[in-house]
Amino acid sequence: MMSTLFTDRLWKRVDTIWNSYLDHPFVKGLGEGWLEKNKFKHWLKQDYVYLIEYSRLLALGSVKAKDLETMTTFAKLLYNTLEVEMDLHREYASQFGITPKELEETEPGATMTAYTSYMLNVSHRGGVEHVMASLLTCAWSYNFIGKELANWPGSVDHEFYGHWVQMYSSEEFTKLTEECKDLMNQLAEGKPERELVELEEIVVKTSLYEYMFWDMAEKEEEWPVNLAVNQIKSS
Ligand SMILES: Cc1ncc(C[n+]2csc(CCO)c2C)c(N)n1
Repeated sequence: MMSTLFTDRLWKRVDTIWNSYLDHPFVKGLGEGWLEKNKFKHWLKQDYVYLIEYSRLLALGSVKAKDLETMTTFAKLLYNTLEVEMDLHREYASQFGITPKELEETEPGATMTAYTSYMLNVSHRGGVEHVMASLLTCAWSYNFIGKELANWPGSVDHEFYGHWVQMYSSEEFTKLTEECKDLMNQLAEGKPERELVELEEIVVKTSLYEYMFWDMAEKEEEWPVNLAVNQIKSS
């Protein structure tokens, strides 16, 4: 009997959530080319600091890996994040007149902090399979979005957002995503149902965090600065 892949089971849980990203005004605007640049700039800055924390998670994956092959997969993903994906961000930032140093010094926002803290927490507490479950949604959902948007008329050739769509729908990135899915399936193999439920929960939670991240960018989320100032004054 051929058992179903763990990622097929995961897909059933995230299908509706991920499809809702495509209706979100930020993603829709990016794919259709009318997204306000300020909103994209907000995403870009928060995403840069997100990717720094994500890189720590990848390094942790290498630490917790039980074999060299798994260590190498995490190391490859780490290199890809720091050099390829973050280069896309640095390139877009230069078009806004933002230097790499300024990008790096972005003040972490509430949603970004909640999302990365969640991933780092479950990964520190768990094993290598928990690290992989935390990372999976990020790579896979962006590839899903990229490939969907690439089918929308004019998205790939858009003078500003085209590069974004090309990057996340690229063959190279699709291959990397498949490696992540393969590794998740390998790590889930033979695990008791109780543990699979735990891993599934992580993938669902990170999928909800992804939605919140799009929303954070759309709303250009800020910390309630005035409130903080007033509290200091009255104390
Ligand atoms: C909030 C947020 N979620 C996912 C990604 C996409 N992403 C993060 S790491 C990685 C794989 C290796 O580079 C990919 C595709 C992002 N940029 N921002």
